[in-house]
Amino acid sequence: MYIFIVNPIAGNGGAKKAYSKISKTEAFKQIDSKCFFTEYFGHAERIAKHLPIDFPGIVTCVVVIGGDGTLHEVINGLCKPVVPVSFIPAGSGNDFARGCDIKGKPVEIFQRIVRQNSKSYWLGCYQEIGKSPRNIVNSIGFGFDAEIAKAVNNSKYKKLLSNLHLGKISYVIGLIKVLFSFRPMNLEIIVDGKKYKLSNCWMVTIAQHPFYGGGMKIIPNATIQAGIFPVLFIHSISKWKVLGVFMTVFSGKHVNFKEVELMEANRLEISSKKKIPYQVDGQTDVCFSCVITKQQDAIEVVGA
Ligand SMILES: Nc1ncnc2c1ncn2[C@@H]1O[C@H](COP(=O)(O)OP(=O)(O)OP(=O)(O)O)[C@@H](O)[C@H]1O
Repeated sequence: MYIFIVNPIAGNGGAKKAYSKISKTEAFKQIDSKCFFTEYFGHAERIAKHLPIDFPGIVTCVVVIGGDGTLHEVINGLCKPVVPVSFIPAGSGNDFARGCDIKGKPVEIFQRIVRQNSKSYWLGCYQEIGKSPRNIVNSIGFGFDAEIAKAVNNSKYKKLLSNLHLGKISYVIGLIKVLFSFRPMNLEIIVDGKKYKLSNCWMVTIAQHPFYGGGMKIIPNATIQAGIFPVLFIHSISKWKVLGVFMTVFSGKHVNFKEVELMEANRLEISSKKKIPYQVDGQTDVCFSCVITKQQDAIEVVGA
């Protein structure tokens, strides 16, 4: 059985329209399926958590139609996904689809899903002290990018610009707003057992593939792989140069700035005496300390 989890408000109703088109195709009529429409924040995670109980051993694939936020919830609800997962992008960012090479119109992607074209994908994992570990689908970022994500998520312009298919502009507006209020952080980082003190740090970002924030190539060489993840640091930089970094991030040329550093890790621990804002797959929170690792076992992504 194919399980569809659709966020009806993602992409201002685009996800609902996509499901409606898919449900009228011949291929859809040939399969056994059940569709859930999400009703509130966290609902997709709850639905996914109940699937093994409600449909034991009969799920062929879980198809998410929505944005990266809904996919993040479903992957976390499935916990350690043993059933194949698919994503039909209909949100404002859609970075997972870019990173995983899921191309085409919703009906075309659905046709690839029923043909069972699949690809291996390795999730990241993050854990705050005293909390349960959770999955990272696309990226986790500490500092400046988290504050931008928070400003954009809370704004009225996100919806408006997403309506006009100008979602990328939301992040530019968010960036300019946050640039003048952001205070760089003093952090302690432990990368594979080696300790670093980072002062004046703007951001630390870990990505599973190059894309975030609606198509920015934050870590251009990030590859889908087991065990290892790339880390990007931006520190000791002037506000004006930060603007320069973000003006070049869509082409991936920002990595040429001397204040932008890249490394690879198996395990990274980040901590600070002050609260660190962070974003994971576009959803924001704060922490004092967090450990990031990467899974060794792959999940299967269908439709890529
Ligand atoms: N019916 C609903 N009403 C309000 N919020 C919902 C509903 N269903 C899901 N959500 C929440 O909406 C948030 C955003 O959804 P999603 O990421 O799918 O779309 P988006 O914001 O348009 O896309 P993107 O994340 O790619 O920018 C998710 O965190 C999800 O929990």
